[in-house]
Amino acid sequence: MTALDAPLLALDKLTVQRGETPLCEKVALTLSAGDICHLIGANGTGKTTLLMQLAGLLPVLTGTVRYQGVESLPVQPLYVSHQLGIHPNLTVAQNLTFLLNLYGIAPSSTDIDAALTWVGLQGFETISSSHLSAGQTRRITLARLYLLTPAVTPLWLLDEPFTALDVDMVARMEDRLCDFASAGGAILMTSHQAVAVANQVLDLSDYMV
Ligand SMILES: Nc1ncnc2c1ncn2[C@@H]1O[C@H](COP(=O)(O)OP(=O)(O)OP(=O)(O)O)[C@@H](O)[C@H]1O
Repeated sequence: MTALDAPLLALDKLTVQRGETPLCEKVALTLSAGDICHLIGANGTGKTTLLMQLAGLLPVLTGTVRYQGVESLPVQPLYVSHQLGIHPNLTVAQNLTFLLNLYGIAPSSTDIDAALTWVGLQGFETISSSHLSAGQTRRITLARLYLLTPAVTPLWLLDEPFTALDVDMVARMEDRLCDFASAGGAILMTSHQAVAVANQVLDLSDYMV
């Protein structure tokens, strides 16, 4: 199997672990292009911890993680934390530009306008981000999903992306997740609400220590 044929993400006997404390053991998962996996489990099971391990923000001490067949990050996965990472002193457009720069994209003003329109923030470009509601602030972090493609970030790791969104925006997000998966990406995402577009479920409760 070549790296191109390999799954985008393959977990084998992975221990989900924060510091010295193992939370879940022998976690297995395979995600190929087109897969959308809903990561579930009770509060504190380790869902965020697992996403952070896969994003390279916490170490993998036991088990293996392969991205496109190799045990290192060949291409940066997109990690959208539920801690938003929005700088209150920057404008909406500046925050979005910064979030895209992290993935090597320098968006044009047309790109920024299109992404902000997609999340319903048209006209907010020059507004200070500190003046936005919780849902509007979350929409800045999600606007980058409009511009990122599988060629840039083939794997999306999304931590509670639907939090604080209204019904219309959740529907728009689900459409975008499907489009991204259809274009060859794979998604692992947490949500405490149903994810109608998921074709897989990983329940971490089944792996608790
Ligand atoms: N910064 C931290 N330092 C140490 N332990 C932490 C930290 N954050 C979380 N934990 C612990 O790690 C465990 C797993 O937390 P994690 O956030 O991964 O759970 P979760 O499944 O995402 O929960 P939730 O559904 O509430 O978001 C919990 O027992 C928590 O107390």
